[in-house]
Amino acid sequence: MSDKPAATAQARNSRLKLIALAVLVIAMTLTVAGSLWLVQKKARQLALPTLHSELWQAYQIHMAMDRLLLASQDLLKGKLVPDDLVVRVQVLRSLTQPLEGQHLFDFLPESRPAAESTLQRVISLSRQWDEQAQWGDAAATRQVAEQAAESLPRLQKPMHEVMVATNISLANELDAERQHLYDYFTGLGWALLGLLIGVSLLVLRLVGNYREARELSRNLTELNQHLEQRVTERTAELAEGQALLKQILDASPSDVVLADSSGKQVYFVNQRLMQRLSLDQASDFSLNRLFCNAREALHFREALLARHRVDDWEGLLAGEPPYWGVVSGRLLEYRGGPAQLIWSYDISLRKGMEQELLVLATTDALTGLSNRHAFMQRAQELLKTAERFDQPCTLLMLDIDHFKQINDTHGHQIGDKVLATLGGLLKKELREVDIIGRLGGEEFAALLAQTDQIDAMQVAERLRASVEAMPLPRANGEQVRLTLSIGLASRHPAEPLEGALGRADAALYKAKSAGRNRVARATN
Ligand SMILES: Nc1nc2c(ncn2[C@@H]2O[C@H](COP(=O)(O)OP(=O)(O)OP(=O)(O)O)[C@@H](O)[C@H]2O)c(=O)[nH]1
Repeated sequence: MSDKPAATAQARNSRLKLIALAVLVIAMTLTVAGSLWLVQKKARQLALPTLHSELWQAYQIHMAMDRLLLASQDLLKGKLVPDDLVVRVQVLRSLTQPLEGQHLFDFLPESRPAAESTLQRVISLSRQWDEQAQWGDAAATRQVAEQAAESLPRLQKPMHEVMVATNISLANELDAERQHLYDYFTGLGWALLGLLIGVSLLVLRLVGNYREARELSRNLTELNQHLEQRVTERTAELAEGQALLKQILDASPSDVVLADSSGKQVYFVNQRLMQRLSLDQASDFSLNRLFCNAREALHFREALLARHRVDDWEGLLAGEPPYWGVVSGRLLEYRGGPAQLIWSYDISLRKGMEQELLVLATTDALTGLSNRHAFMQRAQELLKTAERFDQPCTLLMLDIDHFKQINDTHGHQIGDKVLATLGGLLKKELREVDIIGRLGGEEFAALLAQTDQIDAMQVAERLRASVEAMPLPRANGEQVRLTLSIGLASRHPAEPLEGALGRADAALYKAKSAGRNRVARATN
């Protein structure tokens, strides 16, 4: 990863070099093209001597002057018609006219003013004669002949110098042109050399770039292969991990579900739960199918959405048969959206044991009635309800008469049977809403719900009579006899249970004192 900036800088460098070389090659190409154009232009100038026609014309002027002189002399002698002279004049004029304003001697090593002025004189005379000598105007032509015959002989020698100067100037100009051509050729050579170097460097750079690109491509291919291999390995590892995780979750004693937060899309339900709920496919799952109670499912869902986690929610879960389970949940992120992970496990065994323990802790083993502690708790709750709704409620204290004697006469085992039989009778005779307990030994208590003292007296009397008439096991050939004394106390407003117990106990004492096998009620 740390090579990435270096590689980027290298790529930028070689791109810049390539651009610089391309610019150099373009510049050199333009230079070569310019040089070629100049060389071609110069060569054409040299190849076409007519470009220097003014110099050649200077030569011809000399010849034309000679011919005009001869023609003038012939006209003056009458050997020539005037119009022929006009032709000669016009020929001379046609040669001098292009030289007007021209600098013929620019290439002389030193100036020759005499030659210059001779040429100007000839040009001026030829112009003047050309204007004078007209077709058909013999007189004017004759005048021109006279002037030419007089002027031209004097100009013949100076005109020779003009020719020499012209010759030198022409030779110099051609030399200069050749020198220029040579210079342009040299420039063209350098430009071509530069172009060659530029192209070579560009080609080298391109080859270098190609090699770098090939190297880079090879590296990339290797990297790609390596990555593909890693991806394949990782995919295999992940698939293996996923399969293992699924195996673990399927074998787990917990039920596991992963669904989106709305519960509409279910991603995973482990095998165990699928079987338990008899689901054909994971998408059939919903919280309503997990919980027996739809309201509980709703409350669990609300708690999970509000707190993002729910731990150890105990509830009755659906199954064949329904069972007690603990459900936990987490709101988490999955596939870019909120999801809920829910797992639960069976606690029916623990619940059963708890239930068993509760029964053991609250039940008297011999009679199956509430033990003292449980009786006190339930009696207190019933008293509270009675207090709240201002209902009557009466407490009975029941005690077997001369139970020591039963034990002593028939044995302890028979005594136990008697106690158990009495417990059964009390359960049978009293209502579900009444609370019955064995407070200890042969002493029992019952709290009669919504029963005033008068009704309670009747119930107590009925109990006493039932016990007296109760068929009891025979022992040692003798019929065991059993009677019951009962003390009765109705609830006083705001009186604690202990107060009522004390008053019922006092009433019981009264019944015992009065001869037993009877019911006595508390007087206060
Ligand atoms: N078989 C048996 N006897 C018990 C049990 N608990 C207490 N006892 C006996 O119950 C008897 C109670 O005797 P007492 O307190 O003298 O009372 P009583 O003989 O019934 O005399 P009164 O109550 O005055 O009529 C004792 O002998 C205890 O040993 C028990 O669980 N099983």
